[in-house]
Amino acid sequence: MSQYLSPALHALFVWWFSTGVVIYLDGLPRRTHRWTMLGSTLVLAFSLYGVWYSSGDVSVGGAYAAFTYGLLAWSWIEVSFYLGYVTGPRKETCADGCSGWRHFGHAIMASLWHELAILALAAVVGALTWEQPNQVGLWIFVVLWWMHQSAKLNVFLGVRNLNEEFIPDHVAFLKSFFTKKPMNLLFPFSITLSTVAAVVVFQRAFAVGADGFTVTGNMSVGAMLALAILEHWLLVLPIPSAALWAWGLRSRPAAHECDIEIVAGFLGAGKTTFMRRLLDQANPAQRTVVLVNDFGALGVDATLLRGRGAEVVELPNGCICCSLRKDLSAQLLSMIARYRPARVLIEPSGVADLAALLGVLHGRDLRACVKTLRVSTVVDAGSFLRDYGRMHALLDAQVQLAHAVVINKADLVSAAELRAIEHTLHGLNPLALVVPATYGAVRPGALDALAADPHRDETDAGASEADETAHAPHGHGGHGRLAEAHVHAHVPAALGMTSWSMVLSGTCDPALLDEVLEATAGGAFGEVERVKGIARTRDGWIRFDVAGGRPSMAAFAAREGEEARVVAIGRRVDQHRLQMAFDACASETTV
Ligand SMILES: Nc1nc2c(ncn2[C@@H]2O[C@H](COP(=O)(O)OP(=O)(O)OP(=O)(O)O)[C@@H](O)[C@H]2O)c(=O)[nH]1
Repeated sequence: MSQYLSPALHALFVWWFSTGVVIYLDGLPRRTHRWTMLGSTLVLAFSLYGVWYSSGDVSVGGAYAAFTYGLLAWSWIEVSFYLGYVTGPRKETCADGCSGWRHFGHAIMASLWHELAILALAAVVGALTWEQPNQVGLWIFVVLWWMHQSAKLNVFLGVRNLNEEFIPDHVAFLKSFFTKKPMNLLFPFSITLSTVAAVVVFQRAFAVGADGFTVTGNMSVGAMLALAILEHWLLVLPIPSAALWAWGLRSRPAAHECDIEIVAGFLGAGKTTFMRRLLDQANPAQRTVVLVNDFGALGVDATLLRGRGAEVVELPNGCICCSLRKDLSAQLLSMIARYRPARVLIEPSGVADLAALLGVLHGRDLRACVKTLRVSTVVDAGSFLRDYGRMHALLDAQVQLAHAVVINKADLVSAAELRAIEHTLHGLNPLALVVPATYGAVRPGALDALAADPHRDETDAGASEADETAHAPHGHGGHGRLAEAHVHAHVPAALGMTSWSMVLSGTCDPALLDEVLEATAGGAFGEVERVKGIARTRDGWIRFDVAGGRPSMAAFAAREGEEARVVAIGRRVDQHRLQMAFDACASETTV
């Protein structure tokens, strides 16, 4: 009996131990990876020699040796892939909307070099064992390749357990090719085919008259197939398989925690202005990263926030949530891994789905990185009462999800109007701190109470599946206000608005520009909610805006190589006429 059991136990141990070692080495600091890769390549050379050396040995020891060498050769494939050295030409996440053959094509490009390396190595192992009596090394390589392909396809098509905890941060982009669902149509075929193959191999081991080599070789290969089938089952059964390699995961550094502050608010309310204040008051010793997401192809906010001691990371075009959700989670993770910030300030676009953004931050991938979470919503005092009537769903969500509401542009309203706005906001969110501000400046110490309130509980509690369910009505545990607001908070993406942008060539005449801005605010080019831009004039750079229905211009300190540009956001915007109007502002062309 032991002649059958020993090879199976040997296969079990080598499979479990080598998998754990690869996971452990992956989790070590990045600086160790090149040494791991070098060591693994030396092991590969040694194991290829071993495969060749044992290929003529048909003793029981020869079968064990060939099996072990074949598996060691395969481990180079795993190490080089998960360390990120041999993956593919595409090293970025796939956007959420990408699907079908296009998505499949991206998945192939993400691991093309890896697949070609497997084929090349299989050819080398095949050549080394060509016409030799001991082919166990080749067989084990082929079995691992087959099961690896099958597992990859199944994870791509959809399984319950994606085992994402094993994917190191440096290849986190691979997660965008994983699909979570209970089962896929390929799975039964994979299992059936592999099980038939395992039965055939075991039959050869148990055949009457089989010698020691045949028994050991076939039991080893059969056991490896059986283990790979078990791994397949673990993809769909509700069993936490990660526990098997908990020791391997110990090398992973604890998630880097940071304080996250979201500055929300409608288009032009004064978010960027408020963020500039926050940055000016920030502790310079505290590394801060600012994440902006303009609703427009040519962003302006990042330009306005640079040069204030923080790293500014710009998410291109679009609403920060919905269309970018999976992408956003991966982008935030890689940003945190890259900068290891103490504080992250996020300015979503004025029409972003704030609830979905919170869903991403509460999600499994990011939860551990969120030390404290604060949402400050900025409202435009000059237009709030008018805006509330026509967009109450969006403003309700922004106010109800906030810990603090900043009534900005207090200079534009009377004391009575300010009180009416305050009253409305208290009614919408009785727990929020409501503070008036002018140009983002609140009275000293007004927000200090919030800084000490990490809302840790609400970040943790009941949020485990938030990322999967952020689009369905649901409540987060913990803080009642957020929990309740979240149920109603989702608003139609972008409220039917579109954005238009253009690069402004030449030097701009401020008088002509002022006329265009006045006309835009007056509705001459459609329902334009927001215009923002920077332009070069004869006397220097200016930034210009239409926000809350009011045009404005101010001096702007441009950086070297800055590009003059304008963005307009609204509904039924007459882009053609708007372009002509901005073109006409050019007083002369640059030399
Ligand atoms: N009168 C007045 N204008 C302000 C105040 N705060 C900001 N502004 C102006 O309002 C306009 C919009 O300000 P931003 O800070 O860019 O607004 P935003 O919310 O970041 O805009 P988007 O990112 O486009 O949504 C700019 O022209 C600011 O100078 C204020 O307190 N009073």
